[in-house]
Amino acid sequence: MSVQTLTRQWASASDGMALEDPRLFRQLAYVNGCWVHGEAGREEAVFDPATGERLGQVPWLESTQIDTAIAAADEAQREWRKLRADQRGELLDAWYDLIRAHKQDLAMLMTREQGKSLDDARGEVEYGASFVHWFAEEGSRAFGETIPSHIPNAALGTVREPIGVAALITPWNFPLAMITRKAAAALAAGCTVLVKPAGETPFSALALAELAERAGIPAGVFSVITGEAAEVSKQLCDDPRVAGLSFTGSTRVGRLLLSQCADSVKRVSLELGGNAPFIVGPDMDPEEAARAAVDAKFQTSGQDCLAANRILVHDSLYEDFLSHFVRLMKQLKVGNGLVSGIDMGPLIHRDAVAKAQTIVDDAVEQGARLIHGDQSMAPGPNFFMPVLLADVTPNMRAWREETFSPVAGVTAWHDEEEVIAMANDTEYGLAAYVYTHDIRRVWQLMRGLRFGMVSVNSVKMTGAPIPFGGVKQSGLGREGGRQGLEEYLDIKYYCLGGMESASGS
Ligand SMILES: NC(=O)c1ccc[n+]([C@@H]2O[C@H](COP(=O)([O-])OP(=O)(O)OC[C@H]3O[C@@H](n4cnc5c(N)ncnc54)[C@H](O)[C@@H]3O)[C@@H](O)[C@H]2O)c1
Ligand SMILES: N[C@@H](CC=O)C(=O)O
Repeated sequence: MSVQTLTRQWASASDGMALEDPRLFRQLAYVNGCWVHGEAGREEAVFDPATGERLGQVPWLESTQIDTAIAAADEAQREWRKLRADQRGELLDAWYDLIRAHKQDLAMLMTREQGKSLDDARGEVEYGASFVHWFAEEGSRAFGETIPSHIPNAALGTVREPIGVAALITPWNFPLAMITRKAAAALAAGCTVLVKPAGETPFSALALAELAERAGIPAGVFSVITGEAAEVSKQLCDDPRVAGLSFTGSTRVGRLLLSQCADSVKRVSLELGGNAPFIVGPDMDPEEAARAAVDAKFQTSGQDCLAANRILVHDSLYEDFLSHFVRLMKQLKVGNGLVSGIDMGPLIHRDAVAKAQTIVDDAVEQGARLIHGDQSMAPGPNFFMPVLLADVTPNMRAWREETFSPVAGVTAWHDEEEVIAMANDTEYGLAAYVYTHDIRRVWQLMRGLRFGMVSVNSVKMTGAPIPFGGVKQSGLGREGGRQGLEEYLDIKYYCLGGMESASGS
């Protein structure tokens, strides 16, 4: 099916997105249980990156409206924190059931606003839902501890308490899962949340709000604020009623928000950019390694914080690896994510395409070999065909920056000390991949790599039970796993004096 046919097929999208349940397509913000317009009439249009079609718009809330949202979250938190963890868990599980029941519609909204293939979007809905289910149960494990007392006749211990209102600011590349990974943990812990989705992809967030309302999550507990990004974020960071900020996005914006949270000394959790090395050892079958590297590079068209950004291949199999890689990448189907069989959708917008091209040009000018990548084949202005660059070096942007595009850069290495130094030669430290079956080398690389996550012989590494997060300038804190709950809990120490039966022991 051509892009033109698809554009016609979806011409009525703004009349309701052609969803089974049209009420999931919301074009208003959701504050304190109400769907609201912006008081000053400011709006932001949302476009389908595959076709350029305008899908709809969302309001920009004004400062007074954001203030109302914060006040409502603060008020709602007083009751929400009093619920037992299993009561909050029941509401989260009702939300989980609804998210899964509406998987197809949520995937359709996501493909239309983000561009990823429908299969990938369905996968993200399942992935996003899994956090809700996982934290629905994990909330019951917010354990405190008893402390053997050093004070005579005192009983000492800790209890865990929700931090309060949490602001959640999320990116466009995973418009649903990046919200649920934060919100489910926060809500399970007893916090209320204010979600600020990316302007490019607000509809997934608003559909989640509609389902949260249907699940019975009380007004003020889960709100979605749409608005001008810098304004909304600054107000959330400045306001002392907001106890915590959890941000996923670029390192550039993460640094800014961290500084904005300083005055009110918030709990800050940052999931920032990555520049993942993908290391292939000399014992690997080059075809098996190339297959894994293609998977790790091109998912979500390379717009993934976990995307393999620097592929480091042992020199003994370098050329073989490149020929398998190029053969496999040529098989990737690029097009509108609504068409079945598509592997790679568009990039999010024209600027991302321009950035990808400048990264390729910079590498070629500095001596990289352009082995494959013909942009004249791109099916539309927001598409970027996969590119393979060989002999990438540390001075090139393809090495230093998170390309966030389907540009694969490959470099040869010879010994392990060298490849560890090469892999660590970045300000980022989110995830790294290691492909080798030599157990000694696995251990040496796993321990030597300065990354928050190391995946050995597996492209898939994420999921609800794992502590997702980075070191260095890839972030602070962890999401998912029992550690994900900690981000939304304070430790309260208690000392009960005059308890004679407790003794000092
Ligand atoms: N570590 C992770 O878990 C993870 C996951 C997904 C994406 N990411 C990272 O996110 C980045 C891509 O996402 P993006 O382009 O949406 O990031 P971004 O930093 O541009 O935007 C993220 C969020 O911040 C808001 N924002 C943008 N500019 C702002 C400003 N000046 N002030 C306040 N808020 C602002 C955006 O509206 C959006 O909601 C990549 O670097 C990627 O690696 C990281
Ligand atoms: N793929 C990541 C999101 C990063 O962009 C994840 O699994 O959470």
